[in-house]
Amino acid sequence: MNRTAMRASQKDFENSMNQVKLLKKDPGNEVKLKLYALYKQATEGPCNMPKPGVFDLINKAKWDAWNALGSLPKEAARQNYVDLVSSLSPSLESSSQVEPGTDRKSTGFETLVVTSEDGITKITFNRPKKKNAINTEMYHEIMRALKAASKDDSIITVLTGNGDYYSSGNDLTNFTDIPPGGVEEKAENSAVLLREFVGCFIDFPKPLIAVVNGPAVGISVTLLGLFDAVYASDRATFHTPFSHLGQSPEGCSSYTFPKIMSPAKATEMLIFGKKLTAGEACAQGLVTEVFPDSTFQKEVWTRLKAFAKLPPNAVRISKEVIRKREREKLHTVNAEECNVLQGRWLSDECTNAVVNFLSRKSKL
Ligand SMILES: CCCCC/C=C/C(=O)SCCNC(=O)CCNC(=O)[C@H](O)C(C)(C)COP(=O)(O)OP(=O)(O)OC[C@H]1O[C@@H](n2cnc3c(N)ncnc32)[C@H](O)[C@@H]1OP(=O)(O)O
Repeated sequence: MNRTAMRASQKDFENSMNQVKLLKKDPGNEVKLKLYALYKQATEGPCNMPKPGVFDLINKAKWDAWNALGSLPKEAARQNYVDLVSSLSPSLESSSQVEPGTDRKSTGFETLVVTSEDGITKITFNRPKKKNAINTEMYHEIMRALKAASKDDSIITVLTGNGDYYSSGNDLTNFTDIPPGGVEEKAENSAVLLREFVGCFIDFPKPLIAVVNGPAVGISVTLLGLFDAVYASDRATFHTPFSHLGQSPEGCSSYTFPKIMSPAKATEMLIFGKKLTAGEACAQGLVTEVFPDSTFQKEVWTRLKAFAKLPPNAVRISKEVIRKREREKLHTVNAEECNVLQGRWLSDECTNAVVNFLSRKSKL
């Protein structure tokens, strides 16, 4: 049916808004800006906001897109929004047809490589050109890979990174992907995603091992407090610059880090952003053992293969006994941290830090 010949009803418009939320494949910034502009035009009419300052890159791009629609009538904007979403539907259909957890052997993942052999499921972050920064797709894929690993016949599950980094943490361009409901909706969606993501680590039923091949930043560090063992190359560093980014700790680190390393050492990392070497992280209990980079892979994998020969039921039951007492507390901490972060993401301190990184004015 030729949709452009029709007038989109309010119901069509609302359906399209819901479809956008279900898109798993990122349609790209240009399309997202167009969607934003059409949504604003359809609901509020021509651009009525003061023009943002030149350094307010994200809001300026949004303002430009909305303003470019001039005096397009609300009904036409609504129709154009519905047509644009419908043109994106092939990616919607194909992504929703993917059966979660059916494809663990290196296929079905855009941002990970997942393999399973010798009793070990290995999940490798695979965005080496971006230092394995975790974008929205990767959050979803890691959750999918963990859920599949929890049910497969492996004994242990390993997370590691491809390239020179373990992971540079949250992909800061995630913050530019603003839904029609604006920054508040973005912050809320991100808090929901983060809570679900960290929840997968809290509930993971088998021993979870990190093989930290290089520097780790932000959430890739905080999550380590939920792992059962952490092996690190002597090239690895551990950095949680939350205050510098106008943010606050996540991954249950506000609870696990003070317990693991003492409250004062946790303060140095989580509040003051002190970067630890692998040796320092090991001395403070965050890392289990450090290996010279030249022999790291060989030594660690020899050890892990031996672990994976242990009787599966005993291993799984022991993990449950250890985690059981803490699980409820960890979920409470996770919920609180996400709640606090939701507010932080709306702060000027956070916005300025992200804009400075994206406009190449700052790096860690
Ligand atoms: C929704 C849940 C939210 C959960 C909350 C999580 C919070 C966190 O994880 S906070 C930590 C966030 N991470 C950062 O702030 C790191 C930012 N990155 C850097 O400071 C640097 O890139 C670096 C120190 C990690 C590496 O520097 P360098 O060796 O000089 O390499 P490049 O900067 O040239 O990086 C290559 C390439 O990768 C892009 N990139 C690296 N990290 C990120 C990142 N975290 N987010 C987005 N993009 C990242 C970098 O921009 C370069 O891209 P191109 O210029 O396009 O090549």
